[in-house]
Amino acid sequence: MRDLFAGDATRFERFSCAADGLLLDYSKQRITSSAMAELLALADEAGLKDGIAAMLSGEPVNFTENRAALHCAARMFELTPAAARAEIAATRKRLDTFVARVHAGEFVGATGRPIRHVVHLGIGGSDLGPRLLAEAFAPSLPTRLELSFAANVDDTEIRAILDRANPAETLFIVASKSFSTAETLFNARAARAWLAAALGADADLSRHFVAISNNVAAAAAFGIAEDTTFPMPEWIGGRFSVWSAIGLPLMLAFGTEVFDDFLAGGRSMDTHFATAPFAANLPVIAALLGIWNATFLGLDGHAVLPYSHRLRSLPAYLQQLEMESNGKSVDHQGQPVGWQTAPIIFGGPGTVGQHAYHQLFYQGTRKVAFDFVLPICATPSATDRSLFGNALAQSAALMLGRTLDEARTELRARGIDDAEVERLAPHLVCAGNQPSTTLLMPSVTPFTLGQILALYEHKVFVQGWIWGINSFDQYGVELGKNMARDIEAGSDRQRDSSTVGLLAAIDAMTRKAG
Ligand SMILES: O=P(O)(O)OC[C@H]1O[C@](O)(CO)[C@@H](O)[C@@H]1O
Repeated sequence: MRDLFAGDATRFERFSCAADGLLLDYSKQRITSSAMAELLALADEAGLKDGIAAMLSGEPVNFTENRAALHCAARMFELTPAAARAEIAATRKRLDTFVARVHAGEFVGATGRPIRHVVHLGIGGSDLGPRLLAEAFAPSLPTRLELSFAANVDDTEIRAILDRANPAETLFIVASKSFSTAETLFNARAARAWLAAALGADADLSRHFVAISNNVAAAAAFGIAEDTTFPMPEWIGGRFSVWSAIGLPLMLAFGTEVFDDFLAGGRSMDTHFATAPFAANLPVIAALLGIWNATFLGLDGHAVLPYSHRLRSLPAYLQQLEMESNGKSVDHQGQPVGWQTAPIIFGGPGTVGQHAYHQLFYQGTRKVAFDFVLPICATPSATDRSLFGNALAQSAALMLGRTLDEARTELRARGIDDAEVERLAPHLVCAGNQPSTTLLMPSVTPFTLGQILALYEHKVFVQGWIWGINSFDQYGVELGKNMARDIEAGSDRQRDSSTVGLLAAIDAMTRKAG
């Protein structure tokens, strides 16, 4: 890349793309004009235009489960079927009424106290989106009530929330598309027991529960009232569901108008995705670069590095979105695809990671690609400037590296003698040539969050389409879930000697401790 930059003063202009206030700089990717042209040809050859039309029109692009993937309808994108949008609008109307009643103090707990604390219980796609957005919005938007999240089956998480909550004023949202996820139901039961202990078994505990689910019957069986059960359509996947009723905690905490801004951001990315030519289409370019890195260059990892504490949960959100969607290896016919698909996604707030795992990026033996995500506010503070500086320095240093000669020069400048320079210089060499994309977004707002989450969703769809896999099922996850159920139930189905040995050891340790 040093050579590519040295030989082309216009590389940034040629390999960056702006749309809707966002800027995607991919000049630090290991691509040339001809590689980009080939990738765009690949998108055409794979029939991507038809793929996009199929997804938007509600065709069963989730071909194993024979379902549509209409998350764009949840943000009211006009090219999606009117019936799907009407279904979303009907639920939204009920949500708006419910939120207004909570805010007005009309919807009250069992003892007549207003709701001041909302605890969202969900996991995976029923947790990561609202959690990310709540963290992103909280520093700049007024909150109407306290909002907490519990996902883990380890009750340390929910205990810490319950210990500081007032039962009479707490509302639990049980968010589960299937309403059968063990972790979420465990936490919901823990919440119910806590409420019963505090308010009395005779108290109307249904005044403290709301359900968001596709399995309305299971929510009713749990004891959640019909008027506080909000449906989630089957055609919206869990990891694509933040736009649906799953956004209720955000509406309660920040207001429905804030959620509308978020939806508007997603919708504006939908319009861009559906109409911009592929060569100037941010999700398509991001997807093609990901394919280039994972499939053609064979890179194993993809680090998501937000330079904003408010976006600290973006890597976790994208981990589920990308790895659960495109962590697949067979095509429509069930045949092995024969190429690498999704890389391992990881990351964290950029400036924190710099002092932890970036060392491997500079001098390790494995190769990784990066997304630097950088919100730019109109009047940056000194800290904001430091964040920009760090992000740009990291992407440049990873790309340029440090040659042996440069290492020698640096050491000599420190007054080190020649023998010591020769001994140390190889240890300072950084290979460079590490590919990155930098995404600039104007500030962290509900609208810009909507844009970037929709951008990544479309990227995932494009990649899945070109790789020829189903981005919308998750059968792999089921295997582990079933095995956990068997182990908990004491069944010895498929028991290997390691599991048998560990179970015996756990048994002995618990008996000893008991
Ligand atoms: O919303 P549910 O049905 O509780 O599922 C939670 C998560 O579990 C998964 O099914 C994987 O275990 C995800 O796809 C989903 O987002």
